[in-house]
Amino acid sequence: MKEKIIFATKNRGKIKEINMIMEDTNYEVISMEDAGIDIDIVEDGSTFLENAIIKAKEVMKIADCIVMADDSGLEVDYLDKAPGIYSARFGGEDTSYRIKNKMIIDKLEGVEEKDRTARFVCAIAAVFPDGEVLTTRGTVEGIIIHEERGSNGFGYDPIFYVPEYSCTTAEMDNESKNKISHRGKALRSMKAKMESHRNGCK
Ligand SMILES: O=c1nc[nH]c2c1ncn2[C@H]1C[C@H](O)[C@@H](COP(=O)(O)OP(=O)(O)OP(=O)(O)O)O1
Ligand SMILES: [Mg+2]
Repeated sequence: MKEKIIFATKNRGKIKEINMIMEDTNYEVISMEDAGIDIDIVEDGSTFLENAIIKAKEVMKIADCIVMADDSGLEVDYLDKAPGIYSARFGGEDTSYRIKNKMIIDKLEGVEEKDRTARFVCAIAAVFPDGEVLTTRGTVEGIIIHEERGSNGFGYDPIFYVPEYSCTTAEMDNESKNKISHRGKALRSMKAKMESHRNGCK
C-alpha cells in the first residue's frame, strides 16, 4: 500500500507536474480537493519557503498523513525580482495570466535581451504527522520574451524562455519541463531527502 501525501495546493497545473514526478515513489499524492479539504490559506510569509511551510502546516491541522506544499513564483531581475512571492497576486489575484504576462512584457518594453533575465523559484515543504519538517528549493533560469509562446503548462510559462532548450516552458511537454524546472528540481531533492530521512522510521 502506498503511503498517502496530501499536496496542499489548489493549482491544477502544479498537481499534474507533481503527480508525474512522484509516480515512481511509494507515495500516493492526492490534491486538497481529492482529500475533501477546501480551505483558504493566507500566504503571508516573507519568503517562498515560509509560505510553503505555512500552506503545509495549515492543511496538517486537519489531515492525518504527510502534507506537502509548493510555493513558487517568477523573479524578473530588471524588476528587482518582482513579482516574486507575489506572482499569483500580481495585477490582482483574479486577473488572467494572459493579462499578467502582458503586464510583465510591458514593464520590460525597450529592455535589451541581456537585461531580461528571470528565474522560476520553487520551495517545497513536507510536514510529517510526527512534526518533522523537510524543505527543499529549486530554480530554473530563463529570459522574458516579447510575446507569449506555447500553450502547455500554466501561469507565466508562455513568456519564460529557456535559452538552452530554445523554447518557453509552455512549449515543453510536462515531462521535459519537469526535467529542468524549479519544481522538478525541488521535488526530486525532496524525494531524495525523504528516502534518507524517513527510511526505517515507519
Ligand atoms: O511552473 C510554473 N510555470 C509558470 N508559472 C509558475 C510556475 N510556478 C509558479 N508559477 C507562478 C504562477 C503563480 O503566479 C505563482 C505561484 O503562486 P503560488 O501561491 O505558489 O501557487 P498558486 O496560488 O497558484 O497555488 P497554491 O498556492 O494553491 O499552491 O507563480
Ligand atoms: Mg497561492
